[in-house]
Amino acid sequence: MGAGTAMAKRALSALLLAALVCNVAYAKFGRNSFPEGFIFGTGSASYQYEGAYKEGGKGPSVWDTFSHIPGKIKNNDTGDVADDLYHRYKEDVKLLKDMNMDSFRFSIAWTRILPRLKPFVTIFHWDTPQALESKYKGFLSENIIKDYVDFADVCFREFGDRVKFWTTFNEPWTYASQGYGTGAHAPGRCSPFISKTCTPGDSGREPYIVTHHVLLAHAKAVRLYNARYKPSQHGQIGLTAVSHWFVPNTDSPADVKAVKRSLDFMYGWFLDPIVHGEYPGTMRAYLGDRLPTFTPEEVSLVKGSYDFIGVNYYTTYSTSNKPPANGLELSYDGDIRANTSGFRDGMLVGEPEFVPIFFNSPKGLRELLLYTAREYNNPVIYVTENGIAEENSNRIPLKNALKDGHRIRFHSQHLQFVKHAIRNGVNVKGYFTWTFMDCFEWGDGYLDRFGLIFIDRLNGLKRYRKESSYWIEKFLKR
Ligand SMILES: N=C(Cc1ccccc1)N[C@@H]1O[C@H](CO[C@@H]2OC[C@@H](O)[C@H](O)[C@H]2O)[C@@H](O)[C@H](O)[C@H]1O
Repeated sequence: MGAGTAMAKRALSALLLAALVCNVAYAKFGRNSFPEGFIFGTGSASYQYEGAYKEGGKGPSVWDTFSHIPGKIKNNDTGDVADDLYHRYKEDVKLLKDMNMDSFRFSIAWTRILPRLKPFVTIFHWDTPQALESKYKGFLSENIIKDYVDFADVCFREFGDRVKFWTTFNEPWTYASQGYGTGAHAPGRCSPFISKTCTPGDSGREPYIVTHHVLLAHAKAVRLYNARYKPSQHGQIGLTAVSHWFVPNTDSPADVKAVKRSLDFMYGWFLDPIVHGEYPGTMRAYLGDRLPTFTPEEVSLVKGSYDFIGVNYYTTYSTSNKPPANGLELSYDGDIRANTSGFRDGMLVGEPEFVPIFFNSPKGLRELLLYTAREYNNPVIYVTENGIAEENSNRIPLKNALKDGHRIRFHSQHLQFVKHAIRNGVNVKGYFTWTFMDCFEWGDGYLDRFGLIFIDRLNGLKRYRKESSYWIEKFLKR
């Protein structure tokens, strides 16, 4: 045998051995690949799941009002029935158990004032009582702070013996930017130059006012929990922030600065105050008196108001500098002075998904987690949402709709990068898929299916397990 042949054979043997080792390692990738006590769960939210929108003494929320306005939601879908979790929760909790889930993330409907599973409870997931919206414009008024804390007090008192993980708010970024900047979410306010179909508001000021009241409400609820409930209930409390990961479109200083602005205006808007006691310098320098300020007493209240941070991640964007809009047409989105896209140098930053604004980039989750550890004193983190959707179409036969290999690959790859982040010292203590079952997806209505469980909306909301639900059951098996 010639030397070349022998070398080729040795190389092939090495490759085969490497492939075998990788396969064995991949096959073993599962719960035990993560630290003891790591919590695996899946998520939901009251308006997106419960239905029974007028039952049990529930009052209307701003999403009941908003979704009933023709044209606001695709196909004029509403959460009136949603997944009917309100009536079917026993069947649904069994599905969670069958998937070997440790935890179930859900929100308590403010207007509605829930076993083996660790409840991971969101106090506010966007469903402000319409009564408070009508009475004093909800989060635009500082009156909301007392009413929110009273609601949180009821939640702690009534459920704190069973709930040990609380998040005060889910994605206040979305509530403030989409509810008061673009007007695409309830309560649907924006400046007339943004859209003529919004309730007239001020996209350049209202998002900042709303966020300021959210942060003060959050901090006062945390102070209440720590003073009156934690000593006897021994739970933990935090806030869930959403952020995209951003990469500069070019290495120009202008694009690199646009990345930092994008992270500050989306993520630092909330994390800087609760970790450092102040809004990001990039926001303060640019917004002037449009950005509210914290008094010294409020700084001491807000700074450190968390035991953990919830992080929701969906996508990465390529980001480039954009000049400010003209002085009259001010908006939160315009203030960021950044263009985002799924392409960098003509290359995709992540695999395109059914949801056109999301690009599947698992690496982005690791980068966001590493960034959080570096910039925010390496806090305890729970990845409270991460997921991918496929189309809800009557043209897709049921047996094909249950074949969601893309979701198995999505969660497996993102979990690999969560594991990398942990190996690099990031304090990630849990991961929740978004979402448990296909549900009402805000502006998209029922067009997106993000669930591990398929909901047959044409046949009595019957539940069917997708392939990913069997994958995760096996992944989580002890
Ligand atoms: N949806 C968001 C934040 C957001 C809003 C507008 C555009 C991009 C991202 N965050 C989480 O995403 C989940 C998936 O959200 C979908 O994302 C794609 C949108 O087109 C769709 O309308 C939205 O429901 C929601 O169900 C959760 O309630 C929410 O906490």
